[in-house]
Amino acid sequence: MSALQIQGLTKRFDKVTALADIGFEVAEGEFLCVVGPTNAGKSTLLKTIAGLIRPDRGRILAKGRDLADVAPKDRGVSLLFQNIALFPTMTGFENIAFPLTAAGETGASVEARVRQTAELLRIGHVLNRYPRTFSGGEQQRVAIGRAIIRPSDLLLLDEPLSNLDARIRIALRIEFKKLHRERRQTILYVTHDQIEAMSLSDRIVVLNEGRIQQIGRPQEIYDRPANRFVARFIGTPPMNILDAEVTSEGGAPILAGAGFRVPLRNLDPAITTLPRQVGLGLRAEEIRVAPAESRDTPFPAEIVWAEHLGPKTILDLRLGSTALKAVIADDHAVKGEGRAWLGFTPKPHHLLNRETDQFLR
Ligand SMILES: Nc1ncnc2c1ncn2[C@@H]1O[C@H](COP(=O)(O)OP(=O)(O)OP(=O)(O)O)[C@@H](O)[C@H]1O
Repeated sequence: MSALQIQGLTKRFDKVTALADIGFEVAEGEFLCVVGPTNAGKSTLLKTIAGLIRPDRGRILAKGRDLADVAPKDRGVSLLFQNIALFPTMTGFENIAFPLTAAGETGASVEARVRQTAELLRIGHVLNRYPRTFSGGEQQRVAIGRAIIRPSDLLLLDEPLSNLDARIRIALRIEFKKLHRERRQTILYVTHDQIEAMSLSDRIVVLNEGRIQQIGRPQEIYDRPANRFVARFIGTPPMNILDAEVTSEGGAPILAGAGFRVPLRNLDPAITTLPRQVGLGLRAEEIRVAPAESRDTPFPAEIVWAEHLGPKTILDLRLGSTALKAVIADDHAVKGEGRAWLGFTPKPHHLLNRETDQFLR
């Protein structure tokens, strides 16, 4: 049975539709990330599941039980917000223990569980100190400890790492992953950071303007985005989308655009359902780049800018009138100035219907 089922969830605030007919399931023990830009509806979704917002329509079932009339505290859900507030007059220990002591638990079992949780999050050294002496990362870890100490059926995390610096964020990301591996708790994790979502999740729900754009495993979403929004939102740099026309040359189908003409191999019969004007999706790493013209790299492009990032370089290129980004290794023969020659092989599932902005399925 699913740990959580969301069915037709809809919530409006005046003119804003924060959630529009949202439906998905979370399996027992799954780590599911909800990712999307600002105002996508992510926090509204979590608050609705936690029972802090009442939806206009739709159902939320936890292990098959409808939560409509269940009070927040009885939902078996822990929620950790992005703006954590520790109790300033309590020590680290007392903060972490709070959910247990508030429920009337005392004694050795509380002590043991706080120590175990602190060990897991590597915050044993702050247990006797007060929050004003904690670093940002320590505060966040104590808040996480407080959220997880009382085993709940479902852990809801709303951008738990967003106020931290990059180094701590990456460290805590790994802690989360380990925590999940150890406990196999069902986690619903909201973030606007697609890299965080890619690295943490079993599956990702991509949300935009209150609507689900795609649900899938991280690699699947990266390789086969459903639409233009997902292609541009997931992946750094975003997927290039070149305007092109499906036409033919000597009876064979080709794709032609500004500065390129490529044969359409592996012809998917579904291509016939496309309008003539399409978009061609190209991941930066799919573009072949060479210092000279060759059969594999027949199209000349101008190098506008090269961003050197250690082991790799991101090239800003201009092909015909189109701007695009390619990624090359730092020791590549192309050094990031002047001209480069490009080549690419279109993938049928990266052809975009420009009328609907959906990729060919
Ligand atoms: N209580 C409220 N009253 C009115 N509008 C609201 C309320 N809560 C949320 N909204 C609106 O609903 C939309 C979704 O907000 P939500 O906070 O769920 O987005 P989000 O994806 O979590 O964004 P962010 O990443 O910026 O936190 C936004 O347009 C927001 O302004």
